[in-house]
Amino acid sequence: MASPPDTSKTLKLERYNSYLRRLHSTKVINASSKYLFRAALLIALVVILFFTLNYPPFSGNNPNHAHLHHRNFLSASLFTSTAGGAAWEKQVRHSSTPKNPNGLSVLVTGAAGFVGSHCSIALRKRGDGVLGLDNFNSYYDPSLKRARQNLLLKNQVFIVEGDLNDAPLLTKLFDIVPFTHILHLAAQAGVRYAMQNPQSYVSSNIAGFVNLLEVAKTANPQPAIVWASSSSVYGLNSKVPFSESDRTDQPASLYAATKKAGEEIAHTYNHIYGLSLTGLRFFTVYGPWGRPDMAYFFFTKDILQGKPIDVYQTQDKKQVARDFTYIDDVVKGCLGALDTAEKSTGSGGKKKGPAQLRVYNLGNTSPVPVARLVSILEGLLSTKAKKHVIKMPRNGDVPYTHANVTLAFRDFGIQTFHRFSYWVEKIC
Ligand SMILES: O=C(O)[C@H]1O[C@H](OP(=O)(O)OP(=O)(O)OC[C@H]2O[C@@H](n3ccc(=O)[nH]c3=O)[C@H](O)[C@@H]2O)[C@H](O)[C@@H](O)[C@@H]1O
Repeated sequence: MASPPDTSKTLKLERYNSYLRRLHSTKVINASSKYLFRAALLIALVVILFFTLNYPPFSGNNPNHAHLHHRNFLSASLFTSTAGGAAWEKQVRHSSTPKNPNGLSVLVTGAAGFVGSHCSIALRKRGDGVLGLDNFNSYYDPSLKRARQNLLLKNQVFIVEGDLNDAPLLTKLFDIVPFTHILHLAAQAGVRYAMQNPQSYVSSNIAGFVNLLEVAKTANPQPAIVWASSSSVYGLNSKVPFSESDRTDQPASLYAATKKAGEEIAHTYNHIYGLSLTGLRFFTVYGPWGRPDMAYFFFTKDILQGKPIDVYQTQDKKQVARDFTYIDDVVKGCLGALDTAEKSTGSGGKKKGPAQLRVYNLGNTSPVPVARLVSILEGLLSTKAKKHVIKMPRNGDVPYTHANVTLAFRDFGIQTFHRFSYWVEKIC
């Protein structure tokens, strides 16, 4: 994805920017994939720092603070035209039409989100038609979503502003466009926030998903659907690495429970209506244009501002770890799932035969302790963190995640994922 606007607000940023410029000027970026990756990660850091320094205070524990400081630096009128009008329909059609004659026509829900924006651009770049849908809610600062929307517009992806629960809107979109696929990424994310606002998880992750499936089942042709589940469905599973066949009946958070419910709901719609459904269990995705409610993002901001950070330990004082997964690898997985999805078999709300039903892990397969993440950030920022090491509160977190990705590699033809340690060794 393209770099965001001006990032030169501090000495540290200038250092990274000048490093990037040096890399560009000496054409090191093109020299090898090693340096390409390194540059991408530096850009990632610069983007994180840009938003860290330029966005309103955000507490990982209080995501709702974001909307108190809501600041739309881009006028909404730049992006929206009246839903249902001729100009609007033209934009919807244009955006959804593949440039490649064999391309897909994909409705991407959550297109202004972190994973949604990356996938939309990747699909459009290879010639697929992409229409975005996003409700621009204020779980975190919507101006970040507007900035991603701006980037998508530059890549000829139009985002319809609307909610998953708006059945007439979804029906209208399917009346206008015979989508071949839905990439369903819209969701209420965040594990810990579920204790503060449980209903938002039910509304987006359950009611919204069912609404989308109801519309998809009656569409003619029925689209194939790829959607975002989560590593959190493994909950208190202690068998590592986590495999798709492991038990997922012990969710530790309401968030996880709604994603698990989504997997069961997918089974039902596949069984009754012949919808082709593929669930992808994402493992703590990180990278440029990432979510400010995630630990790597608000740790960075707090370290730079000299504020203390909570570093969790397990109840028996062991390290908490996550299988942090780089965004490009998740995009690879999403596109692989779309490309290998078989057609739905039903039509007009009636099943005509058995349809594909799949679930895959998309994780890095090398868990990193949170304490290690913090020391990496300290190195990159040349600033010592004020670490407050505490026992993980009982608020939905799990002690560790670790993906077995054999199935995704086999079925999507993936050779390798970026190793977290790789970029650490190269940059630090
Ligand atoms: O992969 C997933 O299933 C989930 O990954 C993330 O959830 P999480 O892994 O909890 O990511 P972060 O909130 O960024 O936390 C990363 C690590 O930092 C730890 N942490 C978090 C917050 C904090 O103050 N201190 C702290 O040590 C967490 O326990 C966790 O081990 C996303 O937020 C979820 O939406 C997603 O579904």
